[in-house]
Amino acid sequence: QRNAQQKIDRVVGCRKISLSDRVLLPYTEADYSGNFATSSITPLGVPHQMLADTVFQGYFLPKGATVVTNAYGIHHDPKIWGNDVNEFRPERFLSDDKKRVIRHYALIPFSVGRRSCIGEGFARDVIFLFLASILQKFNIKPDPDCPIVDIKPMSGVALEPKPFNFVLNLREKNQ
Ligand code: HEM
Repeated sequence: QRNAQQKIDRVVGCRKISLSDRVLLPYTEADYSGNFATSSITPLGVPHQMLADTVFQGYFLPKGATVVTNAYGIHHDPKIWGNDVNEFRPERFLSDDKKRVIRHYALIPFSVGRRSCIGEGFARDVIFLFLASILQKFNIKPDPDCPIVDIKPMSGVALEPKPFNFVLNLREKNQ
């Protein structure tokens, strides 16, 4: 939160945030990339059907078989992400100099290939504007009356957290 806010203060100041700021605000994008990975809001892809017999990485997939991407499994695989896979660590998605966002090959919240999510660009734009605008104006803190948030998701087609409270404080300049 702090890193993203410092960058927003420097690059945007008080004016309204626009999509052209995205490339200049890598921490904000890295934050929601980290969220995509740890939360895996769409844990499974849409079922697809094999058009032909195929051998993929040693597995035989017969024509007509239904295949479903397990994005949750990929996003929580320690062989890909290391042993701290369940930790929210947005720096994974930043270059060493912290100036660029890295699109990690295994971060696939919108799936990949010809039938990947058609709304990806729109969704990324909206999430960026929403998150950056909130961080610009507010500090986000846990609710002091109920500070422990159970982040284990409720299962469903899309994963969502159990209801929780948080506090938004209007930011004073540079705080
Ligand atoms: C955070 C937001 C979103 C996530 C994580 C998401 C994720 C996904 C995933 C995983 C798929 C399955 C891709 C596959 O079958 O391999 C999908 C498909 C699709 N999504 Fe999204 N989506 C999001 C937002 C949107 C929005 C905003 C729209 C429309 C404006 C949209 C429209 C579609 C459509 C039409 C498909 C089917 C594409 C096809 O079968 O060719 N999605 N999405």
